[in-house]
Amino acid sequence: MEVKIKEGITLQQKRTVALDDTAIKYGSGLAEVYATPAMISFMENTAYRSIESFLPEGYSTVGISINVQHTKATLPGKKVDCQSIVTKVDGKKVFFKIEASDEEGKIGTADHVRYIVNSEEFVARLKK
Ligand SMILES: CC(C)(COP(=O)(O)OP(=O)(O)OC[C@H]1O[C@@H](n2cnc3c(N)ncnc32)[C@H](O)[C@@H]1OP(=O)(O)O)[C@@H](O)C(=O)NCCC(=O)NCCS
Repeated sequence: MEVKIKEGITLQQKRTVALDDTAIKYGSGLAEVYATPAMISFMENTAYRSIESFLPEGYSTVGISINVQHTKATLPGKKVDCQSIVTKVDGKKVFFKIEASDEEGKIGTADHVRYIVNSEEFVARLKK
């Protein structure tokens, strides 16, 4: 399996914070503000999508680690954007830096690692 993923691959995605994205809905807190797990999901989705088209047919990535800082609260209805960049590729491990911002500035950062797997084998191994 040839890995064509290179340092510098980047993706930016935008979305609006919905009521379903709030801490009270996620059960991660009492406040009606953008939930940390919602931000992490957006970060992972951005990193994941940024490299899918560089993988051979039948391969994908799974998240194996994320170290995240959530530094500012965001109200529902506000726009958030997220940008990921590949910083290193080491065998099957792909390393990312990720930053999320709302309309006023940075709200979070993350160091994230994804692992390249054969999609069918990954699930089949679990069912043995
Ligand atoms: C990815 C995964 C299949 C790798 O397992 P494996 O094929 O048995 O491979 P290994 O356990 O030998 O790990 C391979 C490498 O990844 C590293 N690694 C695996 N999990 C890791 C983690 N959580 N954090 C850091 N490194 C990790 C190992 O240290 C090893 O590094 P090395 O090659 O430098 O020695 C396994 O870690 C896994 O299933 N993780 C859960 C992924 C997941 O379900 N994510 C949610 C869905 S997206």
